[in-house]
Amino acid sequence: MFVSVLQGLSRFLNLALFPLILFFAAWLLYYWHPQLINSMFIRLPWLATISLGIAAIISWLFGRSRLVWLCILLLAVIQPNALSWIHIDGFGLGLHSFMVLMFSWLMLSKDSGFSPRNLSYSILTIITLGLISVYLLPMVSAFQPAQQILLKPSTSWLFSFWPALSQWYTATELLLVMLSGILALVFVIKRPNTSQMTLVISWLSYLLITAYANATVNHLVVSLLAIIITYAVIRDSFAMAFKDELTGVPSRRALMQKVETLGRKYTIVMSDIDHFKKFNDTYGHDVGDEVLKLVASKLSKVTGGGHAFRFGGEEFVIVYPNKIPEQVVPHIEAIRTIIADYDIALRTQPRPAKKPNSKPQKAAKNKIVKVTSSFGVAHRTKLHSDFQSVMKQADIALYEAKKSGRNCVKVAKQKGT
Ligand SMILES: Nc1nc2c(ncn2[C@@H]2O[C@H](COP(=O)(O)OP(=O)(O)OP(=O)(O)O)[C@@H](O)[C@H]2O)c(=O)[nH]1
Repeated sequence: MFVSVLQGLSRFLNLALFPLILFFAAWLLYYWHPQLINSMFIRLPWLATISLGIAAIISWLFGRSRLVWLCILLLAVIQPNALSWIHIDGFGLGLHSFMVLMFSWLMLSKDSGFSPRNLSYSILTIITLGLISVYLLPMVSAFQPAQQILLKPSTSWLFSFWPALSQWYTATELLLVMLSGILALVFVIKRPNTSQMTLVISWLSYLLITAYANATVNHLVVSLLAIIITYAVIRDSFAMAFKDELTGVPSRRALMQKVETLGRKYTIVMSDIDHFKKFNDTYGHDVGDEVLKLVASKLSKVTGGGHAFRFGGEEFVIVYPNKIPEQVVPHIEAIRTIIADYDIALRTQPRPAKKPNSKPQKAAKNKIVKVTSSFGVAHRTKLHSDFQSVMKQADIALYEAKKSGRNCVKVAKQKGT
């Protein structure tokens, strides 16, 4: 549990690195040259709106409906007098709560697209959140027992710890902000992806700009958020195109791109998990998937300058630019041993026997199993000068490894240099 929280947070920080650098650079610029930023937004008053429009179109083209809604929300924040609306008593409570509820809904939901059905569902949700913010929450805030039992106990400690908060939030708003903060944290840990990172950063920025900012900072932050939204969409799409969805290692498409960069000297290693069909049949496809992920993660840490790719199924390819097989084999032997020695703890039950009369298999709960892999190595020569024929040689060597009893490394017998 603790480890997965740390992993989620570190992945989030990794994803948030570009936005954080961008914000830091903008803050430095604003700190040293506020007049530069001010005059930029005076001369180009539509800059933030145009950036948001571009971000919304890109998000829409790539099917990121949550980010399109986010752009629309941010568009509301940069409207003239938006900040003062948010602080108007009564109506202000409704608007602020609505924004916080909208951010929470976006963090909770998935990119469902804009089919007529999903669009109607989203509009209905937005109207419901609006009604809750404008009618229900003010009623709850005014209701004495709710104040005594819920609002005061949950927020008074924070108001006394940080008195300035009372200038920005009512008790109801603060409770909503706290709840959506917990939600943001949970989703950062559970779903650390770029869209989620963008939503959380936008939510934090919204809280900051509504508390502190003036119109210029407001426009600056929203323009930066538009850049971050565009970055998130492009980064996600790049990952989808070039990373294997199951294992997270670069995909076959990425391999083909890598091939373009290879010079005249390189070595290819083909790797295949041994008896994987039997493994799947015994423990089920889901457990097979977990094992694939594990093998992929080991292969991606191969030493000696190799780059691992998932070629398809249970086959992986490792590319060694500027290396000959003699330089590569010790590293492949090392990774082969690491995979073969790894104890895989199974937490699932084995599949029920296919034949009705056959003996039920023993429960595999907490059972330790092992998998092995075979490897075929080949390099570019004058005779095998194009990638496909080097792959063919590596495949022949892999077949030799399988024939020799598996869990071993074989180098192709290639003529010429
Ligand atoms: N769980 C899982 N299994 C996969 C995936 N892709 C391919 N496989 C399985 O991998 C198995 C490959 O089996 P075979 O090619 O017959 O080879 P093998 O059983 O590994 O035997 P050898 O290669 O001869 O050692 C098949 O059962 C496929 O269903 C995947 O993404 N997930």
